[in-house]
Amino acid sequence: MTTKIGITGGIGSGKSVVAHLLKVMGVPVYIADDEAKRITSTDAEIRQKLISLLGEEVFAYGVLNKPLLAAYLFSDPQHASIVNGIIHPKVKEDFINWVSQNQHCPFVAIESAILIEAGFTDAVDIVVMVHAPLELRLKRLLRRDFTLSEEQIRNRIQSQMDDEAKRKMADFVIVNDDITPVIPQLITLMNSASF
Ligand SMILES: CC(C)(COP(=O)(O)OP(=O)(O)OC[C@H]1O[C@@H](n2cnc3c(N)ncnc32)[C@H](O)[C@@H]1O)[C@@H](O)C(=O)NCCC(=O)NCCS
Ligand SMILES: Nc1ncnc2c1ncn2[C@@H]1O[C@H](COP(=O)(O)OP(=O)(O)OP(=O)(O)O)[C@@H](O)[C@H]1O
Repeated sequence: MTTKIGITGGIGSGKSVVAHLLKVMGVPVYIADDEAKRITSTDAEIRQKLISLLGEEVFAYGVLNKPLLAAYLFSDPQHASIVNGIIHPKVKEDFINWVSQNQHCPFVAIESAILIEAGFTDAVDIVVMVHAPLELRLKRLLRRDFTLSEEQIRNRIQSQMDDEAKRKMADFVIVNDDITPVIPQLITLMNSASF
């Protein structure tokens, strides 16, 4: 049986790094952000619902107007939940289908900043939270995303569930604080998660 690992954590916590390491260890990983973007730009129902919510300009010349969607989404946690309610049911459907194509693998994983908020916990066997201190996340993001200001990053952090609430829902926490080695934690995870 395939064990489905859900990797979550706030923006800048290091989910992508953990997802990358799992891939190197041979685990197929579904990157929800990439797939959500693909589905958002191709699914007619999502397109229609976003247009009803934000107007025609949300798809300027057929292409998603990212600054407009981001300005709405990250200005209020309620807005994030409205947009996620439009996009993520389809992503979940797509993920379930992807899992069925990877049944032969002992482990599969999904990486999503909003795994819990978007209702994916019942689609995975184990929820893994990647944790990093807030100030370190800010420092990493200011270094990674030259286009984002500190205020924009803080707005994004606020649009996501906070770490203490996430921790309560998590079965396993990976500490990615630039001090604790990550690979041994992943090995412990995989040893404890195989059913
Ligand atoms: C909102 C958009 C246009 C912003 O684009 P932009 O290039 O400025 O940022 P980018 O895509 O690099 O996102 C950076 C980070 O923001 C956070 N984030 C993105 N979308 C969301 C969301 N819907 N809810 C909460 N946080 C989000 C994530 O931590 C993400 O890694 C873009 O992220 C998007 O199309 N989001 C919809 C897809 C989605 O829901 N992805 C995140 C969930 S897995
Ligand atoms: N252990 C680490 N050591 C050094 N740099 C790290 C470490 N973990 C993450 N980083 C760096 O911090 C930045 C943020 O990490 P990453 O992109 O994995 O975060 P994320 O949780 O996936 O964020 P997002 O929600 O935006 O996708 C990246 O530039 C990454 O290379």
